[in-house]
Amino acid sequence: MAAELIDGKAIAAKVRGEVAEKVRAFQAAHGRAPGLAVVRVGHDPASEVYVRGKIKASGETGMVSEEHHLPEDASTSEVLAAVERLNADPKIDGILVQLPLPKQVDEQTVLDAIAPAKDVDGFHLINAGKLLSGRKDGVRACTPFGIMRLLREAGCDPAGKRAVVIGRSNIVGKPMALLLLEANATVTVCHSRTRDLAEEVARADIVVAAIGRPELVRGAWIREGAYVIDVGMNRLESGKLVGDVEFAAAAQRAAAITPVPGGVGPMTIAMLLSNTVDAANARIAAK
Ligand SMILES: Nc1nc2c(c(=O)[nH]1)N[C@@H](CN(C=O)c1ccc(C(=O)N[C@@H](CCC(=O)O)C(=O)O)cc1)CN2
Ligand SMILES: [Mg+2]
Repeated sequence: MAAELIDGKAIAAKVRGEVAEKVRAFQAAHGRAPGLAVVRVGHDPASEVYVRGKIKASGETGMVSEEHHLPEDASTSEVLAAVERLNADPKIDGILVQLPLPKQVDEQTVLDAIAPAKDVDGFHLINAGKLLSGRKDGVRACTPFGIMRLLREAGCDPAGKRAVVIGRSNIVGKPMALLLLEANATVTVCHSRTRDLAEEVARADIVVAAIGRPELVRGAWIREGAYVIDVGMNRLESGKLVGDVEFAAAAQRAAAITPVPGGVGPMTIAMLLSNTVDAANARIAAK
C-alpha cells in the first residue's frame, strides 16, 4: 500500500481530548457540564449501537447526556413534543434525533423543530442555510465537518484542488460540497445519474465517496496522489463491512485514504461532541 492511512480512530480520540478540555473549562466557569439529549425512535439495531456510542463518548468527556427513547409507532406529534420539551430545558445545550426515523414520522418537520442553537447535528434549515450562505456562526453537520478535520490532519489543504463528492444527501454530500467550496476547492458533485463517474473521479485531487454502494469507486479510477475519503458503510452478505471505494487498489494510487471501518465513522461522533460543547458556550454567550 503506497498511501498513508488516515486513522479516524486516532484523530477522533484527539478531538475528544480537545472537547474534554473545553468541557472542564465550561464546568469551571458555569458550575455545570454541557448537556446533550439524544432522541431515538423505534428499534433500528444500528441506531441503538450509534446512540449507545454517543452517550458513552459524551460521558467520557465529562458532559451530561440523556437518551429519550420513543416507541416504534410514535407519531410525528409525539416526537415533536419530546423535541419541544428538550428545547425548553435549560440544562440541555445539544439535541439530536437519531436517523433514520420510522416511516410514519415526518423527518424534516422533526429536524426543523429543534431549536437551531441546540441543533448539534446541523440538520436544521437555519444551519443548512447558514452554511450555504457562507456564515461562520452556524452548526456544521458532523460527518462532513469531521472529514474536513481528517483532510487537515492528513496535510491536505483543499484550496485550489479539484474535489469530487459522490452523493448528494442532505446529511453528507451537499454539506460536504459546501465545506470544500468554503475551503476554496473546485467542487463537482456526482450522483447516480452522473454520466461518466470514472472520468470525474480520475480528475479529482480529493474524492469523497458517500453514495452507499459497495466498492463502486474502482481503485484504477483514482488519480495518483489523490486524497480519498470513504464515507460508505456497506454490510456484505458475508458480514464484512466495506466502503464505497475499492480500498486495496485505491490505496496503491492515493496519497492518503481512510479505511472502513475506522475512518470517517468515529469522526462523526467526535464532531458531535465538539458541536455540543461549542453550542453550550454559544448559548451562554448569547444570554
Ligand atoms: N442524527 C443523526 N443520525 C445519523 C447520523 C448522524 O450524524 N446524525 N449518521 C449516521 C449514523 N452515525 C451516527 O449517528 C454513525 C455511523 C457510523 C459510525 C461508526 O463509527 N462506524 C464504524 C463502523 C461501525 C460498524 O462496524 O458497523 C466505523 O466507521 O468505524 C458512527 C456514527 C446515520 N444516522
Ligand atoms: Mg419518514
